[in-house]
Amino acid sequence: MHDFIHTTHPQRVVFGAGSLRHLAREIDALGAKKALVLCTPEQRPQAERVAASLGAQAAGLFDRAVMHVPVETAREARDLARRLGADCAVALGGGSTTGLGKAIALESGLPIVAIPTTYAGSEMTPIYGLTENGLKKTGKDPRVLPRTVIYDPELSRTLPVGLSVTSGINAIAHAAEGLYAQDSNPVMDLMAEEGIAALARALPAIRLEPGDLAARSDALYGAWLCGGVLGAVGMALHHKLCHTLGGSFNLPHAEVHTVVLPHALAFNAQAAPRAMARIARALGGVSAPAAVFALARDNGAPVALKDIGMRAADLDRAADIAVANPYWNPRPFGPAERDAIRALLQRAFDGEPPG
Ligand SMILES: NC(=O)c1ccc[n+]([C@@H]2O[C@H](COP(=O)([O-])OP(=O)(O)OC[C@H]3O[C@@H](n4cnc5c(N)ncnc54)[C@H](O)[C@@H]3O)[C@@H](O)[C@H]2O)c1
Ligand SMILES: O=C(O)CCC(=O)CC(=O)O
Repeated sequence: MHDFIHTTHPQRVVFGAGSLRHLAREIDALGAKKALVLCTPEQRPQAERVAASLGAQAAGLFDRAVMHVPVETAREARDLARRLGADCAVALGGGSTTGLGKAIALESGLPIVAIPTTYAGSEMTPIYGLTENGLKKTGKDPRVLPRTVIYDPELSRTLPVGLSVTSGINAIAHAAEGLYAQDSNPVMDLMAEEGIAALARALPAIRLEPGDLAARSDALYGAWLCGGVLGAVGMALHHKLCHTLGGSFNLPHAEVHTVVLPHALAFNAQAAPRAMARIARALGGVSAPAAVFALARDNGAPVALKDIGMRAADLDRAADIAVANPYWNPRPFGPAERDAIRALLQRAFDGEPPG
């Protein structure tokens, strides 16, 4: 029997190879005249081309987006937008750049056009993250939801294979936790399963041929679906562990998701058998945790926290932080489960298959 509440976010999505050419039209459709283009330093050449294509519609370029959005960077970008008279922001890049756009929108209300070039999914969510004095806080606000999202798979062809695989598994993590979320609903479940299946098809093909446009399109389609799930329902143990490891120990975002997901799923397997069956089906495997582990390992992604910058000496503190303010999870993980979480982290640290 169905019993749910679902809020649909007001957002326009333009999807397709070459759809970047619609950017000027989409800025017009927002009623905006001058866009501040945002990017990371690495993506400046790509962002310059986008700004050039906008001509007089471009107010300027800010190229200092970095992971986890330091408040100082957000302030600088917001000040620049004001000085240039920008009335919208174009965020070209992954979750870090979208996150910077969100930080600008949070205080200024400036509409964002997001052009995602990774599979992180931030463009589909009203979730923002900001880092101040080394502490990352996250929140939800409808103002930060990008008003328009342009998904152009051509732009993700340059995403290195390693980051393509880990970012794809970051997306799968949103859908996997969505399938056992307490506030999920049948439509989110369909999106989640389809999103996981699309990414599971696409990632091995991208590893073989990074420029494969059909595979890039499939991966971005999966990322869109998985991002939609992240934006609509609550996340659980896996995201809590990744926020702890990323926020307090500065581990790289997509990689940490990739390493932790099989272990978080194993921890939850008995408490969420239907979700596990759907995840396994989408991945074409028998067991959800083992299938995620194999997807990572077989496509050259890291499977051990020790290989992505975690120190053994920090595992105890990570377990303490993770259980101190637990998220809802199908299997509770408060202070009473601290030893089980510590054991999970040890397996993830060593790169063992999920227990
Ligand atoms: N708020 C949310 O809903 C949400 C969701 C997911 C992630 N995030 C946040 O996003 C951040 C991580 O985002 P990410 O994993 O996308 O990484 P990222 O945005 O930091 O990008 C990683 C690197 O890849 C480069 N890159 C991106 N696309 C490229 C392309 N097509 N070609 C070549 N290089 C490219 C970037 O310039 C950067 O150097 C974290 O801070 C995370 O917390 C937020
Ligand atoms: O760090 C944020 O902005 C929130 C990230 C989030 O909830 C999704 C993720 O961890 O991939």
